[in-house]
Amino acid sequence: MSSSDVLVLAVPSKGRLQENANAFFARAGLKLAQGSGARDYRGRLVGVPDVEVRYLSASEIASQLASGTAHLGVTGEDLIRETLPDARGQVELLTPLGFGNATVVVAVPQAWIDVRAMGDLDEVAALMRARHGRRLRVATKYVNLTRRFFAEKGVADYRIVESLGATEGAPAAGSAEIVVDITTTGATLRANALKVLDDGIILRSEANLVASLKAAWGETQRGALRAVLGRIAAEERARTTREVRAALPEDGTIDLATLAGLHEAELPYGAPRGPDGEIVLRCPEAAVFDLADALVRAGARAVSVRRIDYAFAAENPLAERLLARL
Ligand SMILES: Nc1ncnc2c1ncn2[C@@H]1O[C@H](COP(=O)(O)OP(=O)(O)OP(=O)(O)O)[C@@H](O)[C@H]1O
Ligand SMILES: O=P(O)(O)OC[C@H]1O[C@H](OP(=O)(O)OP(=O)(O)O)[C@H](O)[C@@H]1O
Repeated sequence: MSSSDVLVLAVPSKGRLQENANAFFARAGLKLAQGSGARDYRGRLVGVPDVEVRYLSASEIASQLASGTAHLGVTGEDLIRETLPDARGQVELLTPLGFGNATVVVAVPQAWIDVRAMGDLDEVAALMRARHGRRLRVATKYVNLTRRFFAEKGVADYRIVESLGATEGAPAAGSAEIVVDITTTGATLRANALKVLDDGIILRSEANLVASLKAAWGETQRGALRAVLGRIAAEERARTTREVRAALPEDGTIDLATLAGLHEAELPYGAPRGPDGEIVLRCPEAAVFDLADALVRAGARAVSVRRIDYAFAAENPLAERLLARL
């Protein structure tokens, strides 16, 4: 098979997203099989044909989705927004993954007591010019996110100092006055005596499953996409819902459709045919007790609730959403 005829799935090879990404695929029944060499950065998905797994850094994944070298990938939304000038037109964020949470923020020295909001930065910038004859310097690796955000906030008189690491140290080192960086616990900002501006939150980011709109989507890749996203959707549907089984009353008078509608429930296998059959519903986790109570009140003789591993369905909403855009 020529490698141009496969779906390329890019997964983080290192760093903080790697372990969680592997766990996410494993939950969806997608087992990654890495090539045999320790330095082999390609692999496959066990039991799912036409997929090539590529192990890359989170930032490389964003670039490959942008160029269309990769079809699907797991990476941080911050890297997508930073790397892709037109994220909407280039990729589809299929689903947030619940890990890799971090916030991109504008932070200034805590010693700047009167500086609390983005609007205060203009004044600081004017002072900088008057006193030191130069512009306010912002250290960051998020050059594009910073430019866009500062423009939205009407802050224009600044200069970006591109930083490749230890960004929060820039003010103390004297290479910039303020920073734009990612924070999770806030510990690094505190350790560097920096504070986040009140309206200085640029983006709340988490890892996402992302699809490239620029990649070559032939029939083979579309088939592989349906297989991969079908499993992911089945796991997500199962994780966020519960299966509720009830023994119908002898007289069979429960108005199931109304009851299901009231409790966000579905009847995945349809209504039972006989009067005293077993009925299977599925509802969001939070609706379980109300639904069970309602079934009992309506005469159900027994109700049981269980977690399920996978809930496959004829429709494949993740895949359909993407295919509609290709
Ligand atoms: N506390 C955090 N600090 C930095 N990144 C975080 C944090 N929490 C989650 N992330 C996510 O992890 C991504 C960075 O992951 P990682 O360091 O593995 O990638 P990378 O930028 O590709 O690595 P490299 O800088 O070596 O190329 C961030 O862009 C963000 O989406
Ligand atoms: O708010 P906190 O929980 O303190 O986390 C934020 C810090 O973590 C990351 O750096 P890391 O030390 O991982 O190194 P990196 O720059 O290589 O990502 C990030 O760049 C911040 O500096």
